[in-house]
Amino acid sequence: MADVSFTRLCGRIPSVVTRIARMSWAVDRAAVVLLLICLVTTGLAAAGQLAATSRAMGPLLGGGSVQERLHAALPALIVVAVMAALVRTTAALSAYGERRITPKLTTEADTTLVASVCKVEAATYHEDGFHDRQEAAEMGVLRTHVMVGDAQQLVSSLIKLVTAGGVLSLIDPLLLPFLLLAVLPAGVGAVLTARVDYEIHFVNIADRNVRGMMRWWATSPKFADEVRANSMTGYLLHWYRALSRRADARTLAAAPRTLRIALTSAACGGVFLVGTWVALYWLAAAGRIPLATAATAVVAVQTTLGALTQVVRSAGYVFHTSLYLGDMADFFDEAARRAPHRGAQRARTPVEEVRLEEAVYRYPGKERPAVDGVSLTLRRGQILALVGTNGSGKTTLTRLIAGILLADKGRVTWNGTDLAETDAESVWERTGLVPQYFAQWPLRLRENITLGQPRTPDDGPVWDAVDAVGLREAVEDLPGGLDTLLAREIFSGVELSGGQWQRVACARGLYRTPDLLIMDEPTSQVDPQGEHRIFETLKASAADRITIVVTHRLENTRIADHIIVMEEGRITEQGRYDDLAHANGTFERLLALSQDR
Ligand SMILES: Nc1ncnc2c1ncn2[C@@H]1O[C@H](COP(=O)(O)OP(=O)(O)OP(=O)(O)O)[C@@H](O)[C@H]1O
Repeated sequence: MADVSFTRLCGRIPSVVTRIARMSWAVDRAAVVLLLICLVTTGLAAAGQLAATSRAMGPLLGGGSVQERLHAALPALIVVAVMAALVRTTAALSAYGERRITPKLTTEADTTLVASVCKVEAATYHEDGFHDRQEAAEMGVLRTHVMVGDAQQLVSSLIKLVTAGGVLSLIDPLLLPFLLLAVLPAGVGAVLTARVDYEIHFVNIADRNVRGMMRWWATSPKFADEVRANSMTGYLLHWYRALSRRADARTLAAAPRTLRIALTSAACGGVFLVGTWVALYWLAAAGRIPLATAATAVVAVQTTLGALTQVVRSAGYVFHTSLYLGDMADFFDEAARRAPHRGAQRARTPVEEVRLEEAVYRYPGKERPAVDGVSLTLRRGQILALVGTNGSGKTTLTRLIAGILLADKGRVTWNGTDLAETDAESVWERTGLVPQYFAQWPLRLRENITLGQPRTPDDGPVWDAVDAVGLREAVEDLPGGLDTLLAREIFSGVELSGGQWQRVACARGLYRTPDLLIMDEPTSQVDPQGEHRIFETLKASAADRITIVVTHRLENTRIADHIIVMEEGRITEQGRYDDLAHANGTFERLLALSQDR
């Protein structure tokens, strides 16, 4: 949470305005120049308006008939009208400039956020608080919608303030401090209220995060059947409401504080404002200033007051924004620190050998390592099957082998080079991973297979991947073939069955023709025919790569050259199917259980 002490708050406004200006300059220089011209013009026009008002007051309040007085004041009144028109025009142009900058700025911030999250080391996701900090940064992105407008309002009202305040000081130096005192309490009030809002926002982040996830799971069509048929709706709504109410309770608890701040600042401001009007009355009544000057002072007081109020309000908004921008900047810094910095050397291809030497990995917050001292050598052309009970560390081991996670102790090497010192992208260029929980991208079928690979000139390799998983017939039945949009929620999109989706995920892995292919429960939803086809493909293409299959269907491990049985993060048995099936160990026991129906 950002430091929100009062002096720091006031001190950070100039730096935030400068930062917003710098960010705006980076996305649209022409619009920033337009805004600057508008700001200067607004200041000059406001000064001209007041000077002309002052010149008009003399004849208007002087002697002669109404026509004579109006006639004498006419040139000055025309200047007042022209200046007012200029102020309005610059306001319109400023709004145009701001509308040009804001969408680009928001897109820039939003894209940076997505890129930052996508690029961090995967281990960062498993750390406590990372998602909450990401959520706080999201708020910074949202604030980019308003920050240019707020900063521009602040600077423009400051310019108006200086102009009108200057005129007022010329009339009587006493009036300006009075006015400042009238508005200052509102400024303090705005900053204190922003601080309360930010504190509430901060304590509600975790609940909002959970609520957002709950909302997605509860309303996504993907889980609609499960929610309904398991009568979860009532409970989900109850939980969703409870989370919302908890957040509301914190907001409501702070309401009396904000009310106290608002009332106190309004009362203090009111006292000083009355003082200003009394001072002006006294100056005119005592004959210290002529009536025409007093009339100009009334206009100047109104203008200054308007500008001051705007300054205070905009400063409050800018300050509020600065808190969220601070969180966003902190998150970007953290993400940059947590991006892979593994070393510049690239993975040497083709990958002939992957070796693990006493590799250990423990997830943050866990007492026991998920992988605990595993040593293993895999060679090109080999198929390795990983089996074991749930939670025994199979998926984590594949993450270490693919360099998604780096070992806490020990080493994982590709062709003798430690993955901890190898450029991560060069490793993943040669990897294909079909995870247990695969993504169902709301894209065309073709992109669902080719995503992550450069485009090929024709669809030949895509059809090869489709054939490899036995999906051709189903694809030909789709209304647009490979062009079919796989998202029922989107116009003209269609939905695949669970098994078809899993075949698409397998096709995606095979299409990459990787040096290392990892398939984690690749056929758990696929029918026996499809499963047979996929395992035949794995066997046929095994010579060109290292293949790893994680499976609970032990019959599938017959295709493996080597089987590893894992228990509590360690390898407890290894060998070929025929050896392990009669070794009187865990494999034989699990095999017997799978056949005992
Ligand atoms: N993201 C994570 N954060 C913390 N702990 C995790 C995480 N992922 C896995 N674990 C823990 O690590 C251990 C090994 O999990 P892993 O997913 O590697 O097992 P697995 O053998 O693949 O299990 P399954 O057969 O159920 O897929 C488990 O105790 C699990 O709770």
